[in-house]
Amino acid sequence: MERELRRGQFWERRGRGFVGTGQSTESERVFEGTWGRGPRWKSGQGLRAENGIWKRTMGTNAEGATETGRLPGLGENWGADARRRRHPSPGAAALMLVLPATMFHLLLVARSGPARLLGPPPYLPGPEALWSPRALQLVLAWLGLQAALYLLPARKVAEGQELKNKSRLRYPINGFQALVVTTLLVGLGVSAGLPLDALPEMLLPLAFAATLTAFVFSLLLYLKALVAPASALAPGGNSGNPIYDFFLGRELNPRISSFDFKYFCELRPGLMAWVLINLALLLKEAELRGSPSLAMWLVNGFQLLYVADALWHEEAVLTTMDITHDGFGFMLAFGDLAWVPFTYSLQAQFLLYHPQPLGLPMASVICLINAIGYYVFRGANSQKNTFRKNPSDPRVADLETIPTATGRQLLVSGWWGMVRHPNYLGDLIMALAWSLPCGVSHLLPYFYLFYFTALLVHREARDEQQCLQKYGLAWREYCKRVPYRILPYVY
Ligand SMILES: NC(=O)C1=CN([C@@H]2O[C@H](COP(=O)(O)OP(=O)(O)OC[C@H]3O[C@@H](n4cnc5c(N)ncnc54)[C@H](OP(=O)(O)O)[C@@H]3O)[C@@H](O)[C@H]2O)C=CC1
Ligand SMILES: CC(C)CCC[C@@H](C)[C@H]1CC=C2C3=C(CC[C@@]21C)[C@@]1(C)CC[C@H](O)C[C@@H]1CC3
Repeated sequence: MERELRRGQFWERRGRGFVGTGQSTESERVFEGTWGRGPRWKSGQGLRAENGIWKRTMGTNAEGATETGRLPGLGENWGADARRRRHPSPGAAALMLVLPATMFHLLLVARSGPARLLGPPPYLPGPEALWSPRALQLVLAWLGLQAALYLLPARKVAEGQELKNKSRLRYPINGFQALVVTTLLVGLGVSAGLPLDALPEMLLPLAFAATLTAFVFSLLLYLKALVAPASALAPGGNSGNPIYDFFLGRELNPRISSFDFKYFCELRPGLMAWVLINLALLLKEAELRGSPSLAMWLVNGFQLLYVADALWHEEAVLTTMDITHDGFGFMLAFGDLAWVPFTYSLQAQFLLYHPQPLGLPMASVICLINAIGYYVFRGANSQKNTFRKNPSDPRVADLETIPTATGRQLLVSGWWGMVRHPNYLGDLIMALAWSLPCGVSHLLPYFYLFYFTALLVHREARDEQQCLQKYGLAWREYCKRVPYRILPYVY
């Protein structure tokens, strides 16, 4: 009898067609989108994923004697990734233009009188407004400083997730330390006369220099990946289409010795530059108007809290899909080095050129919204991290769970029983609180909220797909028990 495993079900050949004969067990991965292209098995044979490598099971006995090695043509994430390999998205090329263009549009519009998000930019900057050797020097000096701080002795060295070859990489946990040292250095610099308030006038050339740096850096990463072993490549980003692969990134964890480029870029230069730009805008406002406005204080305070929290919990980034699944290419390099500092600081940019009155009662309400968002965001992230580290930890031991065939469990009560991504919900509530100090007269300061909603909805869908592949039926059960993704009773 001929059997196929497709869409999480076994199908048997009956006459000229196939008939579903039941759900696959959890030890087999659920395939999506492979209809009509999957390999076929004789009775008693199947397919099983072990540590990300597909193996053919040669018998039906409980031990399931497995053939070692890859099945020809099948790698990790076979299905979704295979589809992408065949049809590399033209969206990659478009995004490579749209993302930088959007960033420059926002920078130009934020300082224009009407500050219209959807209107045309006030002017198109010429090369002299974009290119400045001094800006490039500053960007490179900043990267150099952060790289030096990365190399300082760390309070802890953490191990990453297990790789395809069963090894684990080691990462220094000293991001918060880098933030403290950077703050001290900037403080010393400002008191010694460093003209930080000149930064707002340089945002355009700085953003251009950061984009150029990200582009050259991604090119070097692409070349480096050409000589990397196959085991070092990311599941996506290796389609054979150079534009697509350049955009997504080919190598999973590009490193020189112990210096991990992706891990370094994820949380340090970009997030800290965001805080520095915010501070420069606050100082500039103090210079222009005598003192920083309450709205500017709130935006600076909220976003500093967010960045300090991310660096304090730096280890958590090691389990994110950016680190465990995505290659390091233009998307992440540009996102980390240019997009984050220059667009995430949009509210502070807007406030410098469009001061907004903000009374204490409204400010208190906004602080409360940010506090609620942070409470949900931190509560959910910490609950999952604690549970993943030690499921018997007294803080999470009482929570209800669903077992999965991988040996891991899924939380189904507490924060993760409310919606499937409570941490995204908290993050979005905070995003709202960051925009509210800018008033409601303009759409521009709400750009982050719109963009971030789109980013998280897309991220949630990708994570969902990966969890379905990882946990199979247990994930389906979780989705049944917790039907809403991000916003209870809505989405
Ligand atoms: N400001 C910004 O630009 C951005 C911020 N973020 C924030 O970063 C944080 C991390 O986000 P992200 O990396 O996307 O993903 P998550 O931290 O939400 O991690 C998702 C993973 O958590 C595990 N998981 C899911 N459900 C459960 C459950 N019920 N019980 C136990 N484990 C579960 C699964 O991994 P496994 O089972 O393998 O552990 C899943 O793959 C979020 O707070 C997000 O808001 C993210 C992107 C951009
Ligand atoms: C491709 C886009 C245009 C931009 C993507 C930028 C992102 C890679 C980073 C922006 C802020 C981030 C934060 C984290 C990871 C990097 C990104 C996503 C954390 C999720 C890491 C885990 C922490 O618990 C919270 C962090 C918040 C910010």
